[in-house]
Amino acid sequence: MIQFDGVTKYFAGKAAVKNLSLTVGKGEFSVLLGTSGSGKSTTLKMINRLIEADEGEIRFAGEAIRQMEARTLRRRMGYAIQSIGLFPHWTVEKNIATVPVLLGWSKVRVSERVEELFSLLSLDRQLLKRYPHQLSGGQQQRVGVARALAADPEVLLMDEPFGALDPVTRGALQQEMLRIHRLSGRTIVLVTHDIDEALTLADNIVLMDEGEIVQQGKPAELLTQPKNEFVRNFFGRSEMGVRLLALGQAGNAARRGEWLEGEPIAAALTLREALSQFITRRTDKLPVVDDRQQPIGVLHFNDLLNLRELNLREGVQCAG
Ligand SMILES: Nc1ncnc2c1ncn2[C@@H]1O[C@H](COP(=O)(O)OP(=O)(O)OP(=O)(O)O)[C@@H](O)[C@H]1O
Repeated sequence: MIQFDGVTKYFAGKAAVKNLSLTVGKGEFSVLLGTSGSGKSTTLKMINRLIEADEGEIRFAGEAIRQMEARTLRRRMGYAIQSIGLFPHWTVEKNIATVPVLLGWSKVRVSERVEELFSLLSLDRQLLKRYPHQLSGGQQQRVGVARALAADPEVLLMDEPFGALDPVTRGALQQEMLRIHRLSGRTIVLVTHDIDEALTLADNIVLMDEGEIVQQGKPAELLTQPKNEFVRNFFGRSEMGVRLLALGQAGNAARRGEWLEGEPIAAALTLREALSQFITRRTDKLPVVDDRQQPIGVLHFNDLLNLRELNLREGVQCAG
């Protein structure tokens, strides 16, 4: 869907992005991760030509973006940023409708789409006529995401979209993004420096340092097969284990066909959260139920120690 081929960008003679080659597959949730100044935002902004590459080529759906009109290109891509960038003198409704109106959609179609996005992002209809300053930070972020999604863009570009939020709102919005991604199958490229956010959201993590890609792959690959010391240190040696656990779910790791009386845990709980339950309840076995409270099986503490290849989407395979 998006291809970088030997792309370099200089600022004042210094390369912010160096000879970068990268492919973002259609429908993939890719996360650009790295320390401050590693070139993540520059990479993202080159995709919609907010920043022009100096060398190399970027292609979108097979076509060189240099050959495309920047405005046309941007209308095919939603863009959401940390500072949100809502128009302060426009109502929420008008803000969300910006691109559909530019595209000449009919009034009925625009208002239907706004309704749809409100329900997708769990926003209260009362907010439609309000102005951005009359919303909480979390509501503003949701409206920012709704605006980026409004014209059903082929690609969604997000630059630290949840950066300024408290951990609870941030977690809720991350779950919304996963749901939207599952429902819409859109290609998403998100920039963050938050390791846990990247591990939660990404199909594909692109870890950058000093304008270059150090390693890219599935979250579990970066954790279990770090390419070098930088990757190992970046993910924090001491926290590697619990981060790996955060990729698995209790429902996938539970032993089927077993049952146990007692307060069950939900199948959707991550293994990291389950670990916490094992410790606070001082037990080594926990019954697991699905979202209809039906028994699934029993999660064994020992199985957490024997986890092999973990994968958030495909479930967890336990050894033994
Ligand atoms: N407009 C600009 N003019 C000059 N230098 C810039 C400009 N934009 C970025 N840079 C420099 O390019 C490098 C990469 O910046 P970039 O914003 O891409 O990094 P980042 O990984 O997104 O960082 P952060 O997480 O802090 O946003 C940095 O050294 C930065 O100072």
